[in-house]
Amino acid sequence: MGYTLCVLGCGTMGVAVLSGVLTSLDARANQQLFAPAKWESHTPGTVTPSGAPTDASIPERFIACVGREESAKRLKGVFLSQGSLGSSVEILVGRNVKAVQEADVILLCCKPQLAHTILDEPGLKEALDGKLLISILAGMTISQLTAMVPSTTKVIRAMPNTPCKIREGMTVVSTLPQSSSLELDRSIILNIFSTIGRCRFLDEKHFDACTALSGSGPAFACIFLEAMADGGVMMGLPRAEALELAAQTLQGAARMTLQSGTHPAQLKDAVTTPGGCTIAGLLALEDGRVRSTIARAIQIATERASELGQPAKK
Ligand SMILES: NC(=O)C1=CN([C@@H]2O[C@H](COP(=O)(O)OP(=O)(O)OC[C@H]3O[C@@H](n4cnc5c(N)ncnc54)[C@H](OP(=O)(O)O)[C@@H]3O)[C@@H](O)[C@H]2O)C=CC1
Ligand SMILES: O=C(O)[C@@H]1CCC=N1
Repeated sequence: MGYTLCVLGCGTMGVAVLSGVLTSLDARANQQLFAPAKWESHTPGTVTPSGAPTDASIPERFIACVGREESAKRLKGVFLSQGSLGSSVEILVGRNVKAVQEADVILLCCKPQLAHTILDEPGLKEALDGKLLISILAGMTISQLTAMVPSTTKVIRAMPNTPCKIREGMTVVSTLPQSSSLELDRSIILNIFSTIGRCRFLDEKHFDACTALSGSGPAFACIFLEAMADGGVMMGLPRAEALELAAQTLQGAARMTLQSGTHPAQLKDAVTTPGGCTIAGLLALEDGRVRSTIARAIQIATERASELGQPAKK
């Protein structure tokens, strides 16, 4: 028997993670249809589940909780377009306690400032008794979350990003505490996050930096992407083609770094012909202090991430 996964607060990120998981389970089912004995992670990941998955570490029932009816209606459409598994997702409004009671693993995906309200609802703490709570909330620490739930609830932090939706995500998971269910919890976590991209365990002290770098990172990358395309448009390229060239080029460069492990400086040097056009463009970028601007953006986003779990200043 598989377990029941509840996404508590199924907005942008809840949908991204759940869609990725549903797609991955569909792909696995199809693969098993053709090669029943074989199972492996489909996307190369930093950490992957070892061995064949046990049923207990695979979700088989899905509940998505939202705050408003209109969101529920929209989600229904989103998941319906995701095959039979997608259409099995139960979408609940105003019934968080029931959802958590029926779930084994709860993925907390609400806004950080709503965590208190949601977890303080009468009956919710009892419903969380002995369960695995995975929080993706930016800035909210394990000790803050632990104080809001029963001592029997196992609290883990994860920081995924929006590309999880297309199974190209990057998720950092806090180091798991020792417990009698450590191996099962680890498998459950990897069977969610390493099937929707890469997954890496890191100490919680790095979470604000990870939030800025990989959590917010897609937004920063999109600014660079948009600006490259704008440059192409400035020089007469049609908008759609400029965007395609920019996106594929960024993806190619990123993949070369990941797959070969080659330092980006080496990849840059290989493109740069002496006296050529690349060095001319690179110098223009350096004149605009592009490196310190990008690095400072990560620094400032990290500092802001650390404030997100704190009560608002009066
Ligand atoms: N966006 C991103 O790229 C990333 C975000 N995060 C973290 O993920 C979390 C969610 O972010 P994001 O997905 O962008 O936010 P969204 O606003 O898109 O999603 C929040 C969800 O919570 C639901 N919700 C609100 N009130 C309740 C309630 N009382 N009970 C149940 N559900 C409720 C909302 O439903 P409704 O709309 O109906 O009110 C909505 O579906 C944040 O904590 C953020 O820090 C982490 C990594 C990346
Ligand atoms: O902007 C935010 O606060 C969230 C966390 C990381 C990405 N989005």
